Amino acid sequence: MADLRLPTNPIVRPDKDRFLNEENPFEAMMSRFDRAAELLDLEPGIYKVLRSPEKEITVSIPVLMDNGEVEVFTGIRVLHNTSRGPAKGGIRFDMNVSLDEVKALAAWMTWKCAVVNIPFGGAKGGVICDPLKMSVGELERVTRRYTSGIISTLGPDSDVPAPDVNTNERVMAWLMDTYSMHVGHTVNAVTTGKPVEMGGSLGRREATGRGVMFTATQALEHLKMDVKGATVAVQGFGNVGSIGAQLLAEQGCKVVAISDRTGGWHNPKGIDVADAIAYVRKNKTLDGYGKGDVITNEQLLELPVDVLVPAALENVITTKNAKNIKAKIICEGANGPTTAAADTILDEKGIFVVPDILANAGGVTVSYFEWVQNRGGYYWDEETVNDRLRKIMVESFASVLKISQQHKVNMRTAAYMVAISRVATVHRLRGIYA
Ligand SMILES: NC(=O)C1=CN([C@@H]2O[C@H](COP(=O)(O)OP(=O)(O)OC[C@H]3O[C@@H](n4cnc5c(N)ncnc54)[C@H](OP(=O)(O)O)[C@@H]3O)[C@@H](O)[C@H]2O)C=CC1
Ligand SMILES: O=C(O)CCC(=O)C(=O)O
Repeated sequence: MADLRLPTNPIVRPDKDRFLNEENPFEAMMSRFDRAAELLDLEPGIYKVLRSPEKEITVSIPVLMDNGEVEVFTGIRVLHNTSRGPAKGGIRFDMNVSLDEVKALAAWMTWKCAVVNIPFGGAKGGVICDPLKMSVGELERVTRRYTSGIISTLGPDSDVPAPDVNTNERVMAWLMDTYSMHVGHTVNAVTTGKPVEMGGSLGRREATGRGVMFTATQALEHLKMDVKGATVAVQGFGNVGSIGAQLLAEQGCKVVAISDRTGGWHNPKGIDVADAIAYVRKNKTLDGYGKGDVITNEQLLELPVDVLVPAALENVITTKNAKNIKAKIICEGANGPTTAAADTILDEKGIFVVPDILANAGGVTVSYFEWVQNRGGYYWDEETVNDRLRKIMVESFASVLKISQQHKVNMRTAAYMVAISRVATVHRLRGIYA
């Protein structure tokens, strides 16, 4: 086949000093992107296309609160790249949501979908709010008004949201209902991570944690470490962390530490994860759990374990604590838990990192299965979903590992190389920069 690439010119990087702000997630994403782009000898035209999000939407969300006052929230949706298919990515409700964060998360979605080779582009959304302080009615009104605000981008062929931090199946049901009311008929493929009763896929709720389990066990096997008895510490005990911990325990790993926003618990003899999940279901948080020693989230990250799973928020492993990390493997359940500057320290320490865009791609993979089932109107059993997920995660781990060995780079750079080259190939074929 003819080489469709333009002649290469040196890539111009206007912002070489972007490490100045280590914790800016967009900068963190871009510096990994730059390194992989350089190794791939990416042509400048495509480099410029891929570093700029396609669309950024910011909307005001006026909402009547339960106390009778009107509050105005800010909502954001960013579409990073749609060359490979509809934009895909979750929506988070959090006080720390910012445009730079959503831009980074949207780009990570582009790379994530490409790493596991599913036909989606990348997007992300967020509303700046504190859902823990809001009633169910207030959350529903925020969700519906946010959906109306970004309605022009939404659609099964254009932009398909999903749950992320502090959003869940119920939020996706409201979003789907609001969109369907706007277009005049039921469109369940407009979002994924819905309740199973209204077109959600079996296995989606567990999919991200299941993907973490598959990639962590692949990493253990690659390093010739026993899965049975491998010690695991998990930061974050929400959807990804609690299910990831439970599935790793089912494989025979010993989960010795867990945490949430209220702090953590350490028990060298092993924590009964099912019991901790039941506690959180009843009490909302791990506060007062009591089956082990109290530790802070910071201490949890520095425990001498075989596998560390950060599964809460960004920027928890930085230049400040990377040198103290003792885990042999870090399997990134969260998006962006490690800053770009910390990567170098982890490399020097010989820690094997399964990067976020690979480790947590199980969720979007089963979201893809959900979208396929919605559009086909034919639903799969849970075993089929989980088998197909396992195949994709194991194959994706192997293809990233192969590039990492061929190019003598770490798994993160290799994952970006796999992803960027897949997205770039489509741009070349489509001739977008012609
Ligand atoms: N859900 C999904 O399918 C996917 C999620 N991800 C990523 O995984 C991460 C977790 O998402 P998810 O599990 O869905 O979110 P959830 O909202 O279900 O859970 C988040 C967890 O993180 C904890 N947490 C929040 N803030 C802190 C903090 N400052 N220190 C320690 N723990 C904290 C929360 O504690 P508390 O309960 O006390 O608030 C909660 O246990 C995010 O980075 C998300 O983007 C990635 C791919 C897919
Ligand atoms: O399931 C999806 O569509 C996206 C989930 C998500 O937001 C993520 O992988 O970070």
